[in-house]
Amino acid sequence: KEAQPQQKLANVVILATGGTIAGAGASAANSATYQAAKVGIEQLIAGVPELSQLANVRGEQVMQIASESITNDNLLQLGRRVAELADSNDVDGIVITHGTDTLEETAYFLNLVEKTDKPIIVVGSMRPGTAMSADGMLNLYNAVAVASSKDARGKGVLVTMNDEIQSGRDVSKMINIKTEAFKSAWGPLGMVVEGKSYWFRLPSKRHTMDSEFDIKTIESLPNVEIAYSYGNVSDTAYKALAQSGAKAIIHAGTGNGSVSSRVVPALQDLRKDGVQIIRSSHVNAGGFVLRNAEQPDDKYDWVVAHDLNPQKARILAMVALTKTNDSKELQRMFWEY
Ligand SMILES: NC(=O)CC[C@H](N)C(=O)O
Repeated sequence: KEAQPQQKLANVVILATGGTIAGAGASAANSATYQAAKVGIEQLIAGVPELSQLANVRGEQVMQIASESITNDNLLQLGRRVAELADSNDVDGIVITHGTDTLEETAYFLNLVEKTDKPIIVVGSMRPGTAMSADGMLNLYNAVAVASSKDARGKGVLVTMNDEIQSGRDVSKMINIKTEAFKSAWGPLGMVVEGKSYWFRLPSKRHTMDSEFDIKTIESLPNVEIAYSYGNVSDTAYKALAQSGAKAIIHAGTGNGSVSSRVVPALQDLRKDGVQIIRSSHVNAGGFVLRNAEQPDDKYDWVVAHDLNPQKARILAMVALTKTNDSKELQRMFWEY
């Protein structure tokens, strides 16, 4: 009998940053009470021996933190390492293990600034590896499966959680106690089952190769802050954020990104002082903010974030402001990305 030709395995690098996927609890019953960012990348890889059937996997510990503590400098550091690896001929795909709290921000940031069509997959877990029914093992296995597949190329930065393949642009953490935590208002791009990807749709917003932003030309990120809105809101937070040097303020608005009459005058003044005002919505299942709906954006020279939630709007605003401070250009970018 003739020997079957051995199929060459893809080379996948796992960049570890911490989070619950690297978490550890006191007992197997601790699914919610544990410490994040405890387990090193070599131990994570050793915990899923099946990875070696999918790819030649190697790991790097880029940082070891809970993702709520990620800074802009951390984002730049990670982004630069991803770009170096993506440029390397012996790397076919990159996986980033990450805490889930700001996973959607990092995924969107990389989606905007990495000039590569190689798969970049961001993955986390909702339960630490020490817990019963821990989800990190399968999420990581799925991430490596997608990162090593040719059909994941050119689809932008992806997130594999709960068997779904999500667009890093669209996906958001919607609940903090279920393994089914990550959702997109526009649906997942595909499913990954037993190491095989099944695709259903493609992202239509600009990303990676088609993006005008490039991590290699970004030296630092400007200060962009978010102010949350609710009934009886005051303008104190908006003014304080501007005072402390914010170049843009993301209005995490109610409903359609509406702005309280108690806040409108302050935002008009801040815009006159040069601060960019970007209206988004904090509704849970996905906002949809349109220009001149609720507020006269043309008249006030404000920008709308459209379907980007406040934390994703902050990411795009920071990246966009490295190129322009023109509100019309910013608005174009908010439609295109
Ligand atoms: N499920 C998680 O990853 C949350 C743990 C931690 N807060 C983090 O984001 O890193």
